[in-house]
Amino acid sequence: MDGGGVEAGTTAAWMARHRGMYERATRHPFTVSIRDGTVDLSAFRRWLGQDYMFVKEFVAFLASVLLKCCRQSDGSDMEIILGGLASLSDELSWFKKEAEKWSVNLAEVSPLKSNTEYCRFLQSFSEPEISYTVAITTFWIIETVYQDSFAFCIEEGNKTPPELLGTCQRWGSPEFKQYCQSLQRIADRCLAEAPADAARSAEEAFLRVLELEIGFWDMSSSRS
Ligand SMILES: Cc1ncc(CO)c(N)n1
Repeated sequence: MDGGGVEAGTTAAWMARHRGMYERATRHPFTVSIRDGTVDLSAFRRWLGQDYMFVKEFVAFLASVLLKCCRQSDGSDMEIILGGLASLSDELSWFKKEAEKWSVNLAEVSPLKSNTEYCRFLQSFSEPEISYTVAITTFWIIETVYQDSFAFCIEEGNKTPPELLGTCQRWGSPEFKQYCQSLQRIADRCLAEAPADAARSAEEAFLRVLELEIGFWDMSSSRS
């Protein structure tokens, strides 16, 4: 393996196999419009309010991943997941500060349809029947879609408005990428040891996340 990268494993094979879907999620017109500098700021404000609600549900999701980790794995993954959970505390504060900056009243935001659908999917992970392998793979791809989408907004040639750079750096930074790669290594290790039906369920969850992420960006750019 080269310096902290990720060896070609199951997850890389899925990304290649489902490349079209992956690109629809990570090069969505909404995030591409941030990079182009043509983003509709009312859409950005809608995304901000909706994502705050999502992240609150994501805390509960991550708690369920952590619980499965403690019950089913040897414990070396625990610190990475716990670190992710801890950083959500800072993320919630960031959303509140950002909402103030954009005059978004978080108390008045109610979840739109695609967000509700995504949150329901996250809630389903509290069932003990869902394996750690499926849960950690789902966690990895959820974070990776944001990492890839926002890293593109700060890559060379971007015209991202300066007032949106902080948002893009939150998920597009090299540190966040490394964190996603740690999650990917855990997922690949679990998948390599998993029975075929668990690996199949994990691939289904991977595709479902891509679908839900596309729906979330669509919702942010329009009003579905
Ligand atoms: C919808 C969505 N997907 C992924 C992330 C990454 O944490 C997020 N904040 N929101």
